[in-house]
Amino acid sequence: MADWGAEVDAQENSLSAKVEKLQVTAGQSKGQSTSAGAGPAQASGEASAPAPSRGAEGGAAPSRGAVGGAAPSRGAEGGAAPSRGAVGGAAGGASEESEDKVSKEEESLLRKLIHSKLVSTKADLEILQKDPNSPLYSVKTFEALNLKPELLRGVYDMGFNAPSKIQETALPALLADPPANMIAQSQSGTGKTAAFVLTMLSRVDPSKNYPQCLCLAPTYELALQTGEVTKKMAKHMTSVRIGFAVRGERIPHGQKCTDHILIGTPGTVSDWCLKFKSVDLKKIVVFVLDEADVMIATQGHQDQSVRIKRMLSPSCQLLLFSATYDEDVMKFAQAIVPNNPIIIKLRRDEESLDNIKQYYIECNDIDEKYQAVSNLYATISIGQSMIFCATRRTAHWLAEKMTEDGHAVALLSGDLEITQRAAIINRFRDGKEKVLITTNVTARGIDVTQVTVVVNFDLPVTMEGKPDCETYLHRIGRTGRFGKTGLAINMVDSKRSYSTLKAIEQHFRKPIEKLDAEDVEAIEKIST
Ligand SMILES: Nc1ncnc2c1ncn2[C@@H]1O[C@H](COP(=O)(O)OP(=O)(O)OP(=O)(O)O)[C@@H](O)[C@H]1O
Repeated sequence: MADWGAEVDAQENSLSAKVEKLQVTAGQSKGQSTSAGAGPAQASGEASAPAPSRGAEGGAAPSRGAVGGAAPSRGAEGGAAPSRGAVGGAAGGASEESEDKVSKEEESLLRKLIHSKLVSTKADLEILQKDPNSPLYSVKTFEALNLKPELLRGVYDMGFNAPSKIQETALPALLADPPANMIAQSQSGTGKTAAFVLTMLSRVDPSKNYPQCLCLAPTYELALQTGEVTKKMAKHMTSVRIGFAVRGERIPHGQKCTDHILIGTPGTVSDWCLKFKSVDLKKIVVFVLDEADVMIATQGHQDQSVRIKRMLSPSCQLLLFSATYDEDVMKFAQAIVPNNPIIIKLRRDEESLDNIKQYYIECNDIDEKYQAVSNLYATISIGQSMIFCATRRTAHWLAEKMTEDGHAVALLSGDLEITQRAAIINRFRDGKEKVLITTNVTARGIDVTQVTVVVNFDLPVTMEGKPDCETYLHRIGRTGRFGKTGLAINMVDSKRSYSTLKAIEQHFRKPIEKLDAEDVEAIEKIST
């Protein structure tokens, strides 16, 4: 095994100059290759794929090497290891193989597809409310909200026994009279969609044949997802009509829309309301802007949303939801919901490395890295684990090798459709495979509570080739609620990746200890 550590420490000064030079070059080629090599799912947005729910709910067959160890594609060709250039380069950020870059829309949709349950959180709600005339209170049951009986049945049919943390406080205000305007931020999976869908359904009057509730979503797929939830909750409200103002849905010029609840993307909604005059915005009583943080990623969406909002009646209830809340979202939120909104924030539980034992293994090349992984899996009993690779090519290659060695491996990379990715994640979460090999497409997408070992086959670096500490934390870190201890193993195969490791170690001020992959006893010890 190499001793990169000693060598690098000795050469630090001259190396850092070289690294910097390399990073500039790497950054350029990386940028090019990434955009050129985007996977099919990256085309999501208004101009993309069909209804997303089918694949996820119907469990679309995960493609290629995902299930049962079917041979992953590329690495299969002759079974050759990805060239040193590819792997080393990827770790350094200079590979021709595209690293998977996930758009906000994709990330958001993936989360929606995999959150079949509420995400629990320990964080406290933060509430900002300026209007003292509408005191806030919270409810512990759905009964306490005096919902229409058929709506309450719909809520229970969905398996909701009690309001989620954000719903406890948001729902009474959302359903109050006079209606309150609200800006609510909490991470994906905490019950925002259910909250505003319930609000729309409780305010809609199906005897009036025109749209009364309007919900804007950033993409076609996200709009359909919200529509699915609305349909489910409205299961017993048989006279309520739910319509979609999305690409491909047409309304003849001059004809009035008779749906009661309209869910759509800003472009098509603008056309229907402002151009075709099919919807009278003055009659909308609830206006929802969902996924504000994703919406602002597209300037056109922002402008169209503001234009639509301006046409609403002053008494319309205005609601804005977002998974994150930074300055840009705040500015946009205030343009959409300007008058004394109740602002509810539920912080994400902090991720930390406190319960994680971190190690690194030095290797000379990708074959040694593979050997180290093999030794690890052969020596300690690993429940479920995730292995992160820098490129699709390495991930495919590794999946094939591990499958040949008899491991039940799932493979997840950006060349899969979003619904396939969701299906693979769901299978893994159900324990159908023990190892999930992935590129960066997963780093923020999932919390798999039962994963106890994470292997960085390649350390995370930014597009510029710099150490990516944030991604490292997302891969390895756990939120307080999981409590369990975990194990992180980092593969180091070059001076450069050793420098990355050291930078990450310094950043978090937590030691990453060296592990000899051939020392069985030492490996046994780390798992105890
Ligand atoms: N009160 C509840 N009880 C049980 N499950 C709930 C409740 N509210 C929502 N859920 C479920 O929890 C999951 C996440 O809820 P929801 O989609 O509303 O969250 P969200 O914050 O809008 O997240 P995202 O933006 O990713 O959709 C869904 O599967 C939903 O059906």
